[in-house]
Amino acid sequence: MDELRTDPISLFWRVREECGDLGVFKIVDRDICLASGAAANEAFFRAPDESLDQAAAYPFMTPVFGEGVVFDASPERRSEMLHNTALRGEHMRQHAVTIPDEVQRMVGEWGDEGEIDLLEWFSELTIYTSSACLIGPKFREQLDARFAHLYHDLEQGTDPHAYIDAYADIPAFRKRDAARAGLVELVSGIMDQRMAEPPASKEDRDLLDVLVSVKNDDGTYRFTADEVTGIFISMMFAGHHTTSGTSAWMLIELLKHPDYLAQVVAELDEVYSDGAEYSFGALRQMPKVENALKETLRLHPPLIILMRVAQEDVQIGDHVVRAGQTVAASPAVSNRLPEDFPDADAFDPDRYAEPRQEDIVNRWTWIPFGAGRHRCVGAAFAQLQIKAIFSILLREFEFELAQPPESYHNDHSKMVVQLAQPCTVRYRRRQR
Ligand code: HEM
Repeated sequence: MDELRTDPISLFWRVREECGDLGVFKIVDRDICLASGAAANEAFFRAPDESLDQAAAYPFMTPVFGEGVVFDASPERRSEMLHNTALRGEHMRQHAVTIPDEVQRMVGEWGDEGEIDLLEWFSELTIYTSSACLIGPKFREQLDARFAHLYHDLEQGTDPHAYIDAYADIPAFRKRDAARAGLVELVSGIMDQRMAEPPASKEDRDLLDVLVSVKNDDGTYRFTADEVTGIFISMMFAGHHTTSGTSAWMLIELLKHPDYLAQVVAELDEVYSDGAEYSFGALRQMPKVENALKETLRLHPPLIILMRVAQEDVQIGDHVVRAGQTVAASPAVSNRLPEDFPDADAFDPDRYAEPRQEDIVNRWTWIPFGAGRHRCVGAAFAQLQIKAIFSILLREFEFELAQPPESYHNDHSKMVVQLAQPCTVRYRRRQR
């Protein structure tokens, strides 16, 4: 357990080195079979839930989302909740307007030069972008930094101790529960206001107006503030810390690689040379930015381990995983396999350009978004966000690392991996 909290990635590598494509390690008293390499990963990702069940593997999420939400819900209900209509292609044009607006509001508070903490800044920004795009602009307007801070505490509540007892009386879970109660209080206040002043027309309604308008047969409200908060937390959870952490790491990697950064800035200047609005530009192709994103995700996948529980005996490569055992795949290991990614530890975004296209060639080992049945449904939305964020940041500002390059690292003490603080950079308004 200690190694899982301090250096889980070395532990996963050791399993591969000692055991090959399928090896076992322990979290507390639970055996985890770790798959790696293309063939084992393919078997893992292709398996249906009836065979390798995703929900059973994430006990630490139930107290975060609340009873009956996502991993605690039936498979049909879960699928409804996961496939948020706001992620459909036809909504991307609107998101491309909303996201740059949010970035500009936040950089609008900057002076000509200063310093930011990457974890804090990107966490707050992505609360605004995800609440505005996934829940609705009206709801977003009723939020401020308090919501972002509470949400952060909630993410910090994903302590691996949940594998023993997700409700244990430990500081991390007390903080988690207090944060969730704080969010329920904020949402409850917003709901009261919505009930007191219902929208004038159907067109003015957002998701929250719809939820507060649903009543039971006896006239009581169908959804409590606790349930609504759970729904909102779960809608934002998968996309929040992932996009926030990836944006932060992408900026760090670009600053560590000034030659590539110069190519990215030149590409952005070219994309916007016709005076296009950010809302329009973010939908354009930007191969240099896109490849920097892919390479950042390969080296720093926000989800380092993906888990399932076997519902029956399952063949993975030459081995059989027994019913009841937990099986995992690790993006942190697979993304750096030297046989698939030459010079695997190097930041080399050109590996995605033709003819190498290492993400496409290695579809079962380039897995920052997972693969197969449960592949990330928010990948296109995440890419749009990152393009919009970097368009504005790198066109309007210059950045430099405010700490030694090797000092930026992730904190692995929680299941939600985030940058360890301090993680600061300096900015200066660009003279154009
Ligand atoms: C850089 C950003 C992101 C990364 C690296 C990422 C990564 C992943 C990974 C690895 C999985 C597979 C999990 C598994 O196999 O157990 C996944 C699934 C998922 N992601 Fe993302 N994600 C990102 C952004 C987003 C965003 C922005 C959203 C939504 C707004 C989102 C929503 C989801 C959902 C709902 C699933 C579950 C899909 C399913 O089980 O069928 N993700 N993501």
